[in-house]
Amino acid sequence: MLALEIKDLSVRFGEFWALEGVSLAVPEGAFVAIVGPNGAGKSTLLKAILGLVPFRGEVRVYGLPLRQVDPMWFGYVPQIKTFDRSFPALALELVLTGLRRSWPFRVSPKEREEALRALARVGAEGLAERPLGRLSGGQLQRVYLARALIRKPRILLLDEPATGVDRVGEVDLYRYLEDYQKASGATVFMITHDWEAAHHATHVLVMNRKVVGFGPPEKALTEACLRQAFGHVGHAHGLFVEGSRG
Ligand SMILES: Nc1ncnc2c1ncn2[C@@H]1O[C@H](COP(=O)(O)OP(=O)(O)OP(=O)(O)O)[C@@H](O)[C@H]1O
Repeated sequence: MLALEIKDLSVRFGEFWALEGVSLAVPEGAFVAIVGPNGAGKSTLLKAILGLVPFRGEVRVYGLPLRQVDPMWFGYVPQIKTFDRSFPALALELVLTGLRRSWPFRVSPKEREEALRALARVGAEGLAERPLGRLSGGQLQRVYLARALIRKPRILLLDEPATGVDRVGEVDLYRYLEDYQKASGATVFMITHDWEAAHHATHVLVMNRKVVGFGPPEKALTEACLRQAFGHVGHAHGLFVEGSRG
């Protein structure tokens, strides 16, 4: 079954087309790494899938048009670079906003337990009572991931989840994601600037406003595709999948 089917998707901001004619068919259970240069429309694509930006074209999730899709099917970890650290809240409360539409001013014992379980899943149970303003970038990423996972999403959308996470934390993060994916059968979309991490995905989407390449890493992470998307491939030569140059 297809988890996501996108047909001829375009997004315009004023006179500028951030996405043009994107079509994709993603099978259930895929782990899709999305790569492309800054401004390629990667975040915009996730937002279109979530229905957060107006678009032209068609998006179907498990066969349903977007307007019929239960928002709880989606777990989303946005880019946290712009997060306001003075916001007075605890990590546990942020996690619970994954389940509730309003801020959880009162937390029931059952909710608390659920939030602690979600935090434990990403190795962050010790952060539950910590004010958000006192979390490091990597810790905050984990809390956001717990917030996405608490819904048990069928589709997990991650916008550069490893930003601010140290190398060890990054390996942990990919392991948590893989474990969740395997245990739940969810479909995962992860924007990343780490081509090495993209090699571990089942599918890679190389994009620059349009789809440049989509398929298993050895088909999509070719020098030709990356050159087309990025204009150059810099020092990345060691990363090409064996035999995929050209
Ligand atoms: N709300 C908006 N209004 C106007 N322009 C926007 C808006 N959101 C994004 N854009 C523009 O659309 C383009 C794509 O942005 P987007 O954030 O999707 O790129 P990206 O591939 O995620 O980039 P990065 O790797 O830098 O995060 C950029 O040129 C950006 O300036």
